[in-house]
Amino acid sequence: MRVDIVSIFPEYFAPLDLSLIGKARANGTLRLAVHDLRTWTHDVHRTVDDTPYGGGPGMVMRPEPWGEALDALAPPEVHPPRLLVPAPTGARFTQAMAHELAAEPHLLFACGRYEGIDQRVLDHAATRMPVTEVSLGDYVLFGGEVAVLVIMEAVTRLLPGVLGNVSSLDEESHAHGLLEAPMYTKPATWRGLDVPEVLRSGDHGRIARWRRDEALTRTADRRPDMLASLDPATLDKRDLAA
Ligand SMILES: Nc1cc(-c2ccc3cc[nH]c3c2)n[nH]1
Repeated sequence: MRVDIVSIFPEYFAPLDLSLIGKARANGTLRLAVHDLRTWTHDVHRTVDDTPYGGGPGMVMRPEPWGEALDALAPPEVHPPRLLVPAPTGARFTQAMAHELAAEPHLLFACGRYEGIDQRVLDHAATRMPVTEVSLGDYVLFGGEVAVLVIMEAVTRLLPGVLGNVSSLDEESHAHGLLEAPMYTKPATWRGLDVPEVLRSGDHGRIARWRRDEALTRTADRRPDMLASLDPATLDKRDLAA
């Protein structure tokens, strides 16, 4: 997978040199390039923002540098990337979207700052590539960079070969539309608290049933919205009895 990120704060993405994402870049699974939007400015002050038409607080990111950046990183003659623009107005980022993005050959992230990017940048880009505005949640950040770090982590861990133990993808929260069951490791007793006996029973059928019941209970208690949107086909009669 190829990923290009455009930002006025390219140094924000230093963490993408670390850990498993760093390894994915080193072995070629992930080809990541971070670009400074000011590369595509031509004035002495390298200006990227201006006052908003119609008035209002703050500044808006000018269309010209963005247009030139997207032209350079998504040239018309090459298969277009999927343009992702973090914004509070975007579609909620979910594990399902992470899987969708992990299947894309080329992602192009546009990190806004100030009050956002001139709308014509997105409108013009949409004439020649898929454009998705994406939100991490109902809260407001200073800009898109943190959202891109989150999305990059969620997507990269789904790429083949990145996670050593792929089976950990099977049971994690949101993998089957449920929160995962509680996890334990040694010692069997810690500060007077015991690991549930079933997990030490060696009975894999009982363990699987216990974990499923715990996942259903936790999801019902903490995220009833997830339970409401669960595909009924994924529930068996024992679940319904739980
Ligand atoms: N979920 C979420 C996204 C954002 C966001 C994304 C880009 C910009 C640019 C300027 N402010 C921004 C805020 N806040 N919250």
